[in-house]
Amino acid sequence: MEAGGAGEVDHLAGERATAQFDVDHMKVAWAGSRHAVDVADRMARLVASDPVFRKDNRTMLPRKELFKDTLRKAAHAWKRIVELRLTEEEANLLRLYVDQPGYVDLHWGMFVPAIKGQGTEEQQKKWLPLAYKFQIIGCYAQTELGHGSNVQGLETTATFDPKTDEFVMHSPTLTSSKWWPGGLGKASTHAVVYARLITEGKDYGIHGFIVQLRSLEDHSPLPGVTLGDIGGKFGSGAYNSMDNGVLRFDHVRIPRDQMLMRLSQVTKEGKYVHSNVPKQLLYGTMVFVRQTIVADASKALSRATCIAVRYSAMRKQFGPQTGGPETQVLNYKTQQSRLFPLLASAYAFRFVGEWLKWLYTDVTHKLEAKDFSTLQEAHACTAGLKAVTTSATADGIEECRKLCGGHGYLNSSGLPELFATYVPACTYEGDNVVLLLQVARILMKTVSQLASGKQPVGTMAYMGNVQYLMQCKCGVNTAEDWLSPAAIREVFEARALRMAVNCAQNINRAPSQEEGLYELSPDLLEVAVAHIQLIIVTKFIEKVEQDIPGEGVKEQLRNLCNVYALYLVHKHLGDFLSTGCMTARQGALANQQLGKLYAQLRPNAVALVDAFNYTDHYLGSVLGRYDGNVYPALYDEAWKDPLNDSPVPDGYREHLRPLLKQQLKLSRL
Ligand SMILES: CCCCCCCCCC/C=C\CCCCCCC/C=C/C(=O)SCCNC(=O)CCNC(=O)[C@H](O)C(C)(C)COP(=O)(O)OP(=O)(O)OC[C@H]1O[C@@H](n2cnc3c(N)ncnc32)[C@H](O)[C@@H]1OP(=O)(O)O
Ligand SMILES: Cc1cc2nc3c(=O)[nH]c(=O)nc-3n(C[C@H](O)[C@H](O)[C@H](O)COP(=O)(O)OP(=O)(O)OC[C@H]3O[C@@H](n4cnc5c(N)ncnc54)[C@H](O)[C@@H]3O)c2cc1C
Repeated sequence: MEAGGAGEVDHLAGERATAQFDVDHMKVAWAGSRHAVDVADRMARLVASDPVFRKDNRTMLPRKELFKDTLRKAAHAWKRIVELRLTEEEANLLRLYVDQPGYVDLHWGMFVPAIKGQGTEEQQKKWLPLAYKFQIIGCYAQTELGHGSNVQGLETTATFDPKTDEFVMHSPTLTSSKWWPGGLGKASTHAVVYARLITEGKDYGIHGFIVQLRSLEDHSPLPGVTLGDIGGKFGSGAYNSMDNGVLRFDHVRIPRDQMLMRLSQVTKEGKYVHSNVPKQLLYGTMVFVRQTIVADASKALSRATCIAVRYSAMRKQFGPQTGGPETQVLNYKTQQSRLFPLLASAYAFRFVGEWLKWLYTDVTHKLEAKDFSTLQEAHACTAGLKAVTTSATADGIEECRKLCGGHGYLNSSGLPELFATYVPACTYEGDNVVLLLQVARILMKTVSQLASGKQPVGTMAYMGNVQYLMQCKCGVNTAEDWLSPAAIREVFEARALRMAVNCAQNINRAPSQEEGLYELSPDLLEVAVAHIQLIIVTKFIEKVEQDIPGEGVKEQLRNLCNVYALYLVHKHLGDFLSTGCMTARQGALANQQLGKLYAQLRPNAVALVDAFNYTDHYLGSVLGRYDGNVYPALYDEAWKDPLNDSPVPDGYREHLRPLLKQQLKLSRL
């Protein structure tokens, strides 16, 4: 927990004293409201003070014990939620701070939303109360051994039998085995299963079905259902707490009314009826989860940067040639140029995540009113932001590990496990490359419609300004000119549009559109990234333009926003130069300004990570401790490893002793 208790020494107090802003108000800006800070604080402390939620030994547990520990924590969390009558907001935060992937994530995060989004009112009335009370546990079974990205390529079949008014669920091939769904392997009693609907001899493509998998009496798999866990995953602890599973059906029958029938129906005679709605609504659960994943990216990256900033402030190496105290590694310009852009990215992702949540809610209301006009915008923003933020976060966590030197490689730093748990976010809910190609296709379509005078809307509205953006010249003359939000916005818009137009022209030169899209797909990825980075920069600028209370808070956020934008300019300078958006000199000025911003950020760095308001329990890192008292903690932690249970290790008698004795005999010869 935070320092302040009797006898505690704050080794980072000097760092905290140099902050030029009101940390308490920054906590509000980060969390979204005073209420959000208070609820998060209460839930974090509730978890941290409960011994059942202990996690410091997690990376040392064998898989079976780790899984049992996950079951215990989930059951205990539910008990606390019921006993304390927690609200949905509080319960959600409790899950976050328990910080152990498990079946509940999929139950609440995908099974329930799939029924809400794709079930009829009647189906919701039947299934949701059971799920809400945990009388059933559900998962989301879409991916198969042979196909994940290509949802239309799934092979599981659901064949309607009008004689019995049932669907027959079947896995016709090995590759049709469901493979990966979280919570499926050992915990779930039910699943929303995605399968090809076949009726009257015709294949109508992928639809969702609620299928019971296990007995509600003794949890054994039902007849015709084969179930298991798919095996150990990357890293220690980490995502191994989750029972990602395999599932096969051998002609398993389910009642007709277990097909999710909000979007399309099958009558008892076997007639297929499609409601007058876009078929992509079938993908609605994925869109919902992608939006939550963007919000989670800022949490993961802020955790990693909190650890790396605090540790870098206490760690000292080398010193001035003239003697005197050693230098805090955070004072090295190289450390700052690697770490501060990540800190700025954590803030950028937090604010774009907040905006995306608003967009998602807005689109959902429109869909309820049968207005489907913003569906494409929701898809492009959730897919693109999910891809860009998760890739940057995974890379950022790994960079934070390196920023902590050797100690960052220890499990007790928390960083290896954080990375191993986080990195699959680049793959699940849509492989990032596949998602970026979706965004790029939408951008190409938008470019092709510009000539007809169709005005793009939403986050693509800037493309309508094509005449100006294709020929504008960046007006920056001095390093300070780069502090203008208008200048930053314009170069990001010009870069994104010019890259999109260039790519569209190259595609048009190909023998066919399909061939063009295929050949130029590496360029398309970069087009999508440029567009999504523009969105993140724009939303950060808009945030900073709002009324933000608290001494110095707005100034710090403006600094972070500039760091984020100019770091991207520096990193992607090739894009900006090759599209003629700026000159090489202007690029050099951007880098010069970036250096000045790092210097301004330096005295505020520790306070900026304090504003995340994370408990030591949630951080789970001896390096990221609030009090900065790292060395005794590292030393104590080492002795907890089971390898140190005895001074002479197991295996000495069988493998070390004979070897040593043999060497002794040989040396005597
Ligand atoms: C009270 C107590 C509370 C207790 C508290 C607990 C609370 C817990 C809450 C927890 C919350 C969250 C936790 C979440 C945990 C997350 C764990 C993650 C686990 C992982 C799960 C998964 O991975 S599930 C599987 C995901 N799979 C994928 O993502 C597959 C990716 N592939 C696709 O999406 C599609 O195949 C693809 C889009 C690539 C292609 O589809 P296809 O049908 O072939 O379509 P196209 O031909 O490409 O396009 C046709 C047109 O459709 C448009 N389009 C495509 N997708 C969408 C879409 N999603 N929406 C809208 N439109 C779409 C596309 O643009 C084309 O349009 P056009 O106009 O015709 O060109
Ligand atoms: C930890 C974890 C949890 C998961 N949980 C669930 C779950 O609960 N439920 C569920 O249903 N699924 C789940 N999944 C599965 C996940 O959704 C898929 O793994 C994901 O969608 C990627 O699909 P894939 O594995 O088929 O990858 P592939 O598509 O086979 O990707 C392999 C490579 O091919 C490339 N590639 C593929 N298509 C294209 C293309 N068109 N153009 C260019 N490159 C391409 C990719 O970029 C990648 O480099 C989970 C996966 C993981 C890792």
